[in-house]
This record gives sequence, structure tokens and C-alpha cells, in this order.
Amino acid sequence: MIRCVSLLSTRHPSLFCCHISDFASRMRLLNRLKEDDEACVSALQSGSIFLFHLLRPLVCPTEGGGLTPVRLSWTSLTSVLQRLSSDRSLLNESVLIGLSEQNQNQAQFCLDVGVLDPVAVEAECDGTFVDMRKAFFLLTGSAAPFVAKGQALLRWHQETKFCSSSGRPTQRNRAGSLRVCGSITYYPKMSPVVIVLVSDGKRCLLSRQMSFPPGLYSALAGFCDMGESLEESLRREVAEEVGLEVCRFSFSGSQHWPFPQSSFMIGCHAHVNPAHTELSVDWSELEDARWFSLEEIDHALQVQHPIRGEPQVMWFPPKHAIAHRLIREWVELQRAQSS
Ligand SMILES: NC(=O)C1=CN([C@@H]2O[C@H](COP(=O)(O)OP(=O)(O)OC[C@H]3O[C@@H](n4cnc5c(N)ncnc54)[C@H](O)[C@@H]3O)[C@@H](O)[C@H]2O)C=CC1
Ligand SMILES: [Mg+2]
Repeated sequence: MIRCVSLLSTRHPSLFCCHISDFASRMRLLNRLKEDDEACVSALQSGSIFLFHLLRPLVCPTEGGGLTPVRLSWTSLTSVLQRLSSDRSLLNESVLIGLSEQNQNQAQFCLDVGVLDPVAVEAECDGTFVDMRKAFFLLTGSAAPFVAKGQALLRWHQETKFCSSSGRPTQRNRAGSLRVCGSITYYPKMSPVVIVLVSDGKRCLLSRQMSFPPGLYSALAGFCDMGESLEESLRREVAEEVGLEVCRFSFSGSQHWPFPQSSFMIGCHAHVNPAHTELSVDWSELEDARWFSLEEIDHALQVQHPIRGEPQVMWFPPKHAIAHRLIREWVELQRAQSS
């Protein structure tokens, strides 16, 4: 929908009134909240706040067996803090995550209440603080990326409290989108990771690391090195981990990934020459790497959850992992080519 939006600000006269979409208007408002501390404080007072305790999100169960994050209004969180005899200034630690598309651009914040007793907060707020590794795959709808972003920002603030140059405490802006020490500005950071589904035209290559739960296989992945292009990282990772040379690749999509810290996953498909598919696996990185046929992949896609006590059953990362998307895209391509 296109409509005339007044951009609220006399500080940007050139933007005063023009025809922009709801999305563009939301993005501009979000940017303004990052830059304008006063506007951000008033957005917090009418916004909703996701709680974390030492980086564990506060969640409650849904009817379908999933989880949903607990959100509180500023007023109800203020009352909770009062009842728990906590200083209201804790709210100043809130970090802006984004604006709600469904709820008229309502601002969404996250707050780590690690200084409070988690059991008391859980009782007050009707939720449970759950480890992110458990919560992430059970969060429903668009909640998972939102919660992951909140946790990543809170972690970054905890790790950037002091300037690595002067050793002095850094100061944050109201939105929590940056921290400064004198002339040095710190911004939240992510580590780029290339994740690649390699194919020889008929089969695809999957691997597992020692740390994976039993039976889980995924696409090859690796952190990009400083100074590399995406294609250089991709070629290096495949060569390092399984000893193959990629001849061509294509980009599929990307996602923020909260583990182990905050990665920016760049998902690609890659092809190797079908005459050179013999694997030379780096066993220090991988526990297994194998070629799989379309039938084997199809079968594993039917497995919804890991089956305890049956490590032989192969299964894949869940739907909202980019690895899952790459595998499904490969299956669709194989089917299209054989029909
Ligand atoms: N979404 C998915 O389905 C999958 C996600 N992943 C994610 O991809 C990421 C990278 O995969 P790996 O095979 O572990 O990477 P990798 O193959 O680059 O090996 C990990 C090693 O790289 C080094 N390293 C270099 N830069 C690093 C950085 N910025 N942060 C941490 N370690 C760094 C460390 O020595 C570490 O032990 C992991 O965070 C993992 O969670 C991995 C597989 C599947
Ligand atoms: Mg790897």
C-alpha cells in the first residue's frame, strides 16, 4: 500500500512529505529511533519488551507444542520490577530490536534481567527462561529470528562494555545500536559464514561434525577469512573439509544464525565435476562426509525429530535453518531435471 506519510521530523525537511510504502516508512522510523534518544525513550514507553535472563529468552508454550516469547508492555514490566523491589533504571538497559509490522509499527525491545532472581521473574511473568539452543527450533512464526536478534544484541552489549583501546567503560546510545568511547564507535558485529550444498549433478554431499546430535547431517559450512570474497571462502572451505574443487556455484539466500555467537550464514549451491568426486575428508573437522542419492535425501526429509536411541536414522536441520532450505531446493531441482 502506498500512502502519504509525514516523517515526523522537521530535522529532515527534504523528507517531510512524500509517497512511500508502509515498509519504507517503517524502516525510516526504525533508523530514526536509532539516532534520536528522546524518540527512542517514548517508543519504549509504548513498546513491548522481550525478557532474557543471562541470555536465555523468557518463553511460554503454545497449543501446537511450540514456544512463543513472552512480551511485556513498559507499564507491566515497571510493575513487575516494583514488586520485585528492583530499580526501574534497569529499563535503561533495554535494546531496540525492531518494529512490529502487525502491530502498527510498535517498537520491540529486549532486556536482560540477569541481576534479578529468574524464578521470581518467571512466576511474575508466566513464562520460563529456556536455553537458546532448546528454544530456537521450537519458537513459532517469525519469533525465532526476532528472539535470536535480541539475544545477539544483548550478548554484544555484554561483551563490549569496555573499550579495547583505552580500557575505559563504553557508553551506549538509547536504542543500543552502538557504543562509543571518545572518538571510537563500536557497532554490533556478525561473523560471515558460507554454507554450501555441493552436488555432482546426481548426488549431494552432506557432513556431520562431532558436536552434532546423533544422526544429524548438514551442508558444509565455514567461517569466511578476513579479506576473502564469498567465492574464495566457498572454494577454500570445500577444498579444506572434503578435498574437492568447486567448478561453479550460485547464491540461494542468507540468514542470521545465533550459534555459536552471531553468524551471518550465506547459503549457496555448488557443483563439482562428476569425474572428480572422491572425498578426502578432514577428520579433525568432520566426523563423517558422504554423497547421498535423491532417494536417501527424500527419506531423511520425512524424519521430523531426532529419534532417541536410533543414531542410524539420518535427519536434517529444521525448516528455519538455511541448510534445510538448500536441501529442499536441491531436491526440487533434481525432480525438475528428471521430469
Ligand atoms: N544452519 C546450519 O544448518 C548450519 C550452521 N552451521 C554454523 O556454521 C558455523 C561455521 O561452521 P563450522 O563448520 O563450525 O566452521 P569452520 O569450518 O570454519 O570451523 C570452525 C573453526 O573455525 C575457526 N574460526 C575462524 N573464524 C571464526 C569465527 N569468526 N568464529 C568462530 N570460529 C572461527 C575456529 O577455529 C573454529 O573452531 C557454525 O557457527 C555453525 O553453527 C554449520 C553447519 C550447519
Ligand atoms: Mg566447517
